[in-house]
Amino acid sequence: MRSGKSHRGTDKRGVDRIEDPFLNKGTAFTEAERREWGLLGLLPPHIETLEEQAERAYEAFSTKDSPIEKHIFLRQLQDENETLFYRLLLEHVEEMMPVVYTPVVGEACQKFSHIYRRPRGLFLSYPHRDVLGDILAEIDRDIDVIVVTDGERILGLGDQGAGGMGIPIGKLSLYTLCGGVHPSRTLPILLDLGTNNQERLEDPRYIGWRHERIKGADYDDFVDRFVQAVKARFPNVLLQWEDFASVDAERILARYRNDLCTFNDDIQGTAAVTTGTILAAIAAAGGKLEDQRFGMLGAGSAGIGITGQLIGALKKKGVSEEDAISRFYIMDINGLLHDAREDLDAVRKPLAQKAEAVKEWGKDLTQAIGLADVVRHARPTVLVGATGQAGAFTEDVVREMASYAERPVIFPLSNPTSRAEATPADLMTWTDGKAVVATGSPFAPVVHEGETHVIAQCNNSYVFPAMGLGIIAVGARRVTDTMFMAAAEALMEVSPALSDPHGSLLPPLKDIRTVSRHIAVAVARQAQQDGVADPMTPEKLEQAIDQTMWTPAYD
Ligand SMILES: NC(=O)c1ccc[n+]([C@@H]2O[C@H](COP(=O)([O-])OP(=O)(O)OC[C@H]3O[C@@H](n4cnc5c(N)ncnc54)[C@H](O)[C@@H]3O)[C@@H](O)[C@H]2O)c1
Ligand SMILES: O=C(O)C[C@H](O)C(=O)O
Ligand SMILES: [Mn+2]
Repeated sequence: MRSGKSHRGTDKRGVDRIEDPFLNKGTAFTEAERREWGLLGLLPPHIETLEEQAERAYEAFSTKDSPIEKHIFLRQLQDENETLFYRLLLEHVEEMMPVVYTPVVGEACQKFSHIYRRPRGLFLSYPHRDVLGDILAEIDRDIDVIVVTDGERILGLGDQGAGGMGIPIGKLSLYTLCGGVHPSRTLPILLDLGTNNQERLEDPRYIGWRHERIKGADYDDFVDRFVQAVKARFPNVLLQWEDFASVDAERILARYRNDLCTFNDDIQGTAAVTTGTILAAIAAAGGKLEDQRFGMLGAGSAGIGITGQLIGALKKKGVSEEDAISRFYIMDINGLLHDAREDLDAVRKPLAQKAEAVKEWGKDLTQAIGLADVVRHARPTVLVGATGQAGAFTEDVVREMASYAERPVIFPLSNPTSRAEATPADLMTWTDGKAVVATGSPFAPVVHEGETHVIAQCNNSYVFPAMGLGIIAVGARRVTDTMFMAAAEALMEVSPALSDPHGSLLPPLKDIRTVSRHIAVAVARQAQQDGVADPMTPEKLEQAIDQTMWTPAYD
């Protein structure tokens, strides 16, 4: 087991103790602690429990009337008292997860420089490239998980520069909230290589390095310096890459995945949650994976990652690779991927449709072949959106799908809410309630002709905190594709829709800790089978997971 439960040991006194969010207990410091740590007089005399503190905090939270104000409030609480922050979040997970995470975190990234209060994590800026190792060496505690972004593709909101820091902070909050990773053992990092967002560059409040983005060999050199610095200071850390532009994301993953314990969440975490949810959707609709045809709108990190894992799932069912690939109709901004296209890279080319087959549709292959063509001719039964383009699933396309598919599986996965390819309410109307829907951002249930459809949130948040928990608990040295497959299958197993045809595809967020634990066990076991973690008995493994899971309470 890599992590312990304890805070870093410290003998901070007085105001220093109150200002340390890992040590602060606020009004819950006991009389004895107040005397021991020199806190008498610094705190009001009434001594409270954590529950009472959480009640007051909830009262204050409830007076904030906009989502961004609620976000600011919670972030401040996190900086003041981590235990209280997580206690409050655990009690109100369905209400508060969308505030600290998607979708409100998107707005927080856009406004980061305006709502900025105090630093958290590390800002590694290009001008400091020679001292990255020194910066990391200053960290005085052990770290189990780092989430890092360069801010270039923040959700579907594009380049947010240093404002992208909201994402690692939000993701790591979920490592603790959902996966129970101790908050003092997490570290958010922003690689500040500039921004090409003109609005940010011209904003006098912008807190990042005011420079156009560094690219090419200099970019790769910076990333390499960063990885070497991480390896030197935290050789066993789990390093999660998040919200990079897809070319960088894929290159970085390929370069470092066998070098340290690392994964890309947009490629691999997304693939696992989506594969698990699609498997559940197909099973719930009474179908088989082998009988589906897939329309993938968006061929970036998410679209390609999901396709890769679904191909893996088909191969596990005995379908050949070539046959599996032929069932995928992948589209990017320039239309359907087919092998007569000359703009496809080495990752996408092998996934392209045969131009010969597409020619039979009577299309001019020099023109973009769009979603409407694909739906008309290939008749996909599963449609996944990962474009960041609101409205990309049009009424015509969806009605057409409903004309041939008994239960069309339709997943508008783009975040935040404003970027979803379609709204669940529209999908239910257009398919007359037949669609099986999951979205990337949270949506309220849809009532269609008297029937309530709970909309599952197919978001990698069902997977990455559990991956972290499993990896940390058994000290996994690498992250394998089979560990993600184990996560997908474990997630499918707990889908309420398997036993209740009206049930949601995914368990409710209030059960997220139980779900994460279940997935973590499967991931950890797979790591052992893959030889990237030392073997232990099943009982020991579960024990290690339970010991790693921190529940917010004062020591
Ligand atoms: N639900 C989740 O867990 C989850 C996970 C990862 C990403 N996402 C979301 O998916 C979206 C894409 O993320 P990504 O990392 O793959 O981004 P990306 O930039 O790597 O890829 C976007 C892809 O969409 C294509 N595209 C853009 N406009 C299009 C259009 N009009 N028609 C067809 N294709 C179009 C691009 O060509 C590209 O292939 C984002 O909004 C992100 O928030 C959701
Ligand atoms: O951050 C999210 O909500 C999911 C995903 O990682 C994304 O980039 O959209
Ligand atoms: Mn992401």
